[in-house]
Amino acid sequence: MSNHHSPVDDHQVRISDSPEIPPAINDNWQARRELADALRRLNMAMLTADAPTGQLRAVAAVVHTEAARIEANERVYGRKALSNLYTSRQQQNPDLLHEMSPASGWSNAVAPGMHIWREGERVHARVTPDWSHEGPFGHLHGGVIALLFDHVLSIGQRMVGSIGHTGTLTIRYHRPTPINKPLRMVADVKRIEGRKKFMAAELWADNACTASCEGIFIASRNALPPASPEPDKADT
Ligand SMILES: CCCCCCCC/C=C\CCCCCCCC(=O)SCCNC(=O)CCNC(=O)[C@H](O)C(C)(C)COP(=O)(O)OP(=O)(O)OC[C@H]1O[C@@H](n2cnc3c(N)ncnc32)[C@H](O)[C@@H]1OP(=O)(O)O
Repeated sequence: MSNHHSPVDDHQVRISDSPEIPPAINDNWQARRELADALRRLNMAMLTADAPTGQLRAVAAVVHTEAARIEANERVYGRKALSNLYTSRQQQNPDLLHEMSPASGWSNAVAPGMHIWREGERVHARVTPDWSHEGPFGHLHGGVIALLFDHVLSIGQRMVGSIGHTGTLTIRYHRPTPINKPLRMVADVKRIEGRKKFMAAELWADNACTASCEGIFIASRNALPPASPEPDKADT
């Protein structure tokens, strides 16, 4: 991330206080979520259907044509550039990380669409990985589990300051994690030493903890104060 010393991005990362995914900030971002859902459906269809070759090629051609329509618009690469564009137009920024993250982004088709919220001194998350995240037969890929942990812990840092880089993640995989059912995560801050935040999280399926994680996150030298649990309108 070329802009990782900018405090702007940190300010825009808020932790929801609701277990429900908030509505999109406007119709354009609602439409992005709808397109991401459609793309996930297409991917799932391809992965799970015994489709004939000709049909697969025909759909690929249609998708390329439709992608070209969207590509013809002005291009804006990355959250920072998009944030700057909206600011220059005096438009409201959505929570770009929550919309675009590869781990949780509601508007990013490669993300499993996680929701993270705060309750007291912990963050919780809910996510339902599917066949597109399969590792061992019928179970969740361990690298996807690492992604989910990294993201939940990263966001959890906002309870006690700014988001720092992941320094070290240590994961213990206790038992295979199922796919196609809602998973729950919970994370908290264990202690802070200087710029280091020691975080921990668990991943739960039904009544079993399938994996647990400890993470050390290193705050920037010009770190920000803790986030308010209430969205701070002045930050948008
Ligand atoms: C800088 C802040 C920017 C934050 C991010 C931008 C915010 C944007 C907002 C929202 C976006 C959120 C998006 C979600 C992000 C998901 C998380 C990721 O994917 S992050 C990508 C994966 N991680 C990396 O690529 C790190 C690569 N490594 C580095 O950049 C450096 O090595 C870094 C920053 C980790 C440490 O560099 P040093 O120069 O700041 O650290 P030194 O001064 O050497 O050490 C400070 C203390 O930390 C310990 N330390 C250093 N590295 C450590 C490590 N890897 N593990 C554990 N401890 C470490 C040291 O021992 C030292 O401890 P002692 O003060 O002596 O007690």
